[in-house]
Amino acid sequence: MESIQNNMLPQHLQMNETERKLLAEEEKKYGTKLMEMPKDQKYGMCFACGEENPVGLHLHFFWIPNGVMAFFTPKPEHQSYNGRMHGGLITVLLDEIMGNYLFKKEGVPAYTARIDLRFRTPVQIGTTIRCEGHEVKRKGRLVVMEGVIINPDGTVAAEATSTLMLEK
Ligand SMILES: CCCCCCCCCCCCCC(=O)SCCNC(=O)CCNC(=O)[C@H](O)C(C)(C)COP(=O)(O)OP(=O)(O)OC[C@H]1O[C@@H](n2cnc3c(N)ncnc32)[C@H](O)[C@@H]1OP(=O)(O)O
Repeated sequence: MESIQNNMLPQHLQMNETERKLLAEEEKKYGTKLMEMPKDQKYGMCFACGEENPVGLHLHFFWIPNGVMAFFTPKPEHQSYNGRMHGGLITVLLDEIMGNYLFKKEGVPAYTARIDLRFRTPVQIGTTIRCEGHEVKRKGRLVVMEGVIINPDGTVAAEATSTLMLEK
């Protein structure tokens, strides 16, 4: 399912070869094909996932049991200190993975009201990182989510807890 969709996309929107290989490994681990979350035309300019945003990150999200997963390979334009991914963009990845999951699950926008984030180890430019998000608890329209970014060597690059408000 994913590979057909991926191949149909223009090159700049496609997942790269490493990301596809890692996705296949995750599918093997879960013992099933992982479904990609459909894009939403209404939000085509979203910086993190929108296909129409020329400077966007063009993320692809996949449902995993009780959560969501995405891969990202930072390019030279995503760095802060030489060779190191910018922390603000790491925050974007975590914010997006948690918010997008809720948006898709609930069918209404989820606005980040708070995000607490810990940068644990650097993300190197050109490496492929795995981002995951899971729901922790909810009270009314307020939902607490957790997100994590894992480096290729298995170390945690960053982790976050966020509180999101679902639209009425
Ligand atoms: C593949 C998919 C494609 C589609 C992709 C689409 C894009 C998806 C992208 C998604 C990813 C990107 C996502 C983004 O980046 S969203 C963009 C960044 N975030 C925002 O812009 C949000 C800005 N803030 C607001 O709009 C409002 O403050 C919100 C809506 C959050 C609440 O305003 P509202 O007017 O409704 O409520 P209130 O302020 O009167 O508060 C009411 C009560 O709620 C409780 N409460 C409130 N906050 C917190 C808190 N932090 N912790 C604990 N409790 C909290 C508290 O009890 C409070 O009462 P009090 O104690 O104050 O009396």
